[in-house]
Amino acid sequence: MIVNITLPDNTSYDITIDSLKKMAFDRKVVVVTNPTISGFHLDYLIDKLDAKELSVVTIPDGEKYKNMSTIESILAHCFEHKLNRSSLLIAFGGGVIGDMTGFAASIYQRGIDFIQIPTTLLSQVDASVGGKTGINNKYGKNLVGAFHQPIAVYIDPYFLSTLPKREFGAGVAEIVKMAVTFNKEFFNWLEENDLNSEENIKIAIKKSVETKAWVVSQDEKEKGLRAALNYGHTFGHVIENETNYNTYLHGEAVGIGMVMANELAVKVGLMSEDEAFRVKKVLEKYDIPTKYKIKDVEDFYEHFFLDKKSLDNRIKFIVPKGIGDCEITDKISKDIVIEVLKGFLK
Ligand SMILES: NC(=O)c1ccc[n+]([C@@H]2O[C@H](COP(=O)([O-])OP(=O)(O)OC[C@H]3O[C@@H](n4cnc5c(N)ncnc54)[C@H](O)[C@@H]3O)[C@@H](O)[C@H]2O)c1
Ligand SMILES: O=C(O)C(=O)C[C@@H](O)[C@H](O)[C@H](O)COP(=O)(O)O
Ligand SMILES: [Zn+2]
Repeated sequence: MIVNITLPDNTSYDITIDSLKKMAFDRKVVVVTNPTISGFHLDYLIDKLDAKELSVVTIPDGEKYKNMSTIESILAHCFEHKLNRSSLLIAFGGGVIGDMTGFAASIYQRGIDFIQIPTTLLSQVDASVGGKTGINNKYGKNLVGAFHQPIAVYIDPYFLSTLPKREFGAGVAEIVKMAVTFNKEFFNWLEENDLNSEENIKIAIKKSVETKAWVVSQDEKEKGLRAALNYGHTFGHVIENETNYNTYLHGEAVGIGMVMANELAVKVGLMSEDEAFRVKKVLEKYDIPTKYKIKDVEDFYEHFFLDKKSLDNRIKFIVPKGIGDCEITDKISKDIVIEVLKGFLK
C-alpha cells in the first residue's frame, strides 16, 4: 500500500507500507543505525540493498545521544567514505535515528538525499514522514535542525515484532494524537479495537500516515495547520527536557502532555470532562503514563518560551475542540495555564 505526499512546492515522495523489497542504487549508500536495531535487523536490510558502495555507520542508542557530537560522527563517516552530492543516507531505526540521519543529510555538502526505513511504531506512524529533522541541546528539544524531506519512506511492520512493549505504547501515543486532533471516527475505532493485533496495527499505521501526509502536504514548514501535530508536545517537550531525556520516552512525555493539554481545553470550555477522560482511558489501555509531578510551575511555564511555535513571547497551545478537531491558539492567559499546571503539583 502506498501513501503519496505532495508538498506545496509540488515535489512528492511515496510512503510504502509493505514488507521490504530489493532496492538497487547506482550511488554510494550509507546506512545509519544503532547496535540494538542492527542486532535484530541489519542482515535483513543488507540482504535487500544493492549499491555502488555500501557502508554502515553505527551510532549509540538513545535520545541522550541525539546531539551535535553524534551528527559529527555521522558526517565524519561520510567524509571518510568520500560521499558526494549524489550519495544517499538511509535512516534505519526509530525516530532518533531518523531525525539525526535527516539532519546529517540536510547539511552534508549542503544537502544530500536520504531515505527513511523506520523500525519503531512511533517512527512508522509519525517521525519518518514530513521532513522534520534535528537534534536536542541543553536549551531544549529539537532546537537545532532543518526541514529536509526524505526521497522515500519504507514502512515494514515486520520490524515491530521485536519492539519492546513500552516502545509500542510510545508509538500509540502519537497515533492517539493524530486521531484526537483530526479524526473522530479514527478515535472511536481506537476505543473499540486492540492495536496489538497485526491487522489493526496496519490499519492504524495507514490512518496515521495518511493524516500526517495530508497535514504536511498543506503546511510543510509549520506556518499554521502543521502545529496541530504538536498537540501534547508543548508540555511533553518540557517534561523530556526537565527529566534529562532519561526518564520518559518521547511518546510517553507526549501522552502526559496530551492529558495536560486536555485539562487546558476543559478549563477554557473546548472539551468536555468526559472527552478528556475517554482520551486518558485509551492511553492507559497501553500503559502510557498520564501523570507527572511538576516541581515548579513558573519554571515549567518559562520553558514554553523556547518552544519553536512561540513567537514574540506569545506561547502557542494546541487544544482539542472535543475529539477530532483542535484549535491552535496563542490567546490563553498565563493565569489559566498556571492553574492547569498547579493541578500537576502532586
Ligand atoms: N521528525 C518527526 O516528525 C518526529 C515525530 C515524532 C518523534 N520524533 C522524534 O523521534 C524520537 C523518538 O523516536 P522513537 O520513539 O522511535 O525512539 P528511538 O528512536 O529512541 O527508538 C526507541 C528504542 O527502540 C529501539 N528499536 C528501534 N527499532 C527497534 C525494533 N524494531 N526492535 C527493537 N528495538 C528497536 C531503539 O534502538 C531504541 O532503543 C524523538 O527524538 C522524537 O523527538 C520526530
Ligand atoms: O511533524 C510534526 O510537525 C510534529 O510535530 C510531529 C511530532 O510528533 C514530533 O515529535 C516533532 O519532532 C516535534 O516537532 P517540534 O518542531 O516541536 O520539535
Ligand atoms: Zn512527537
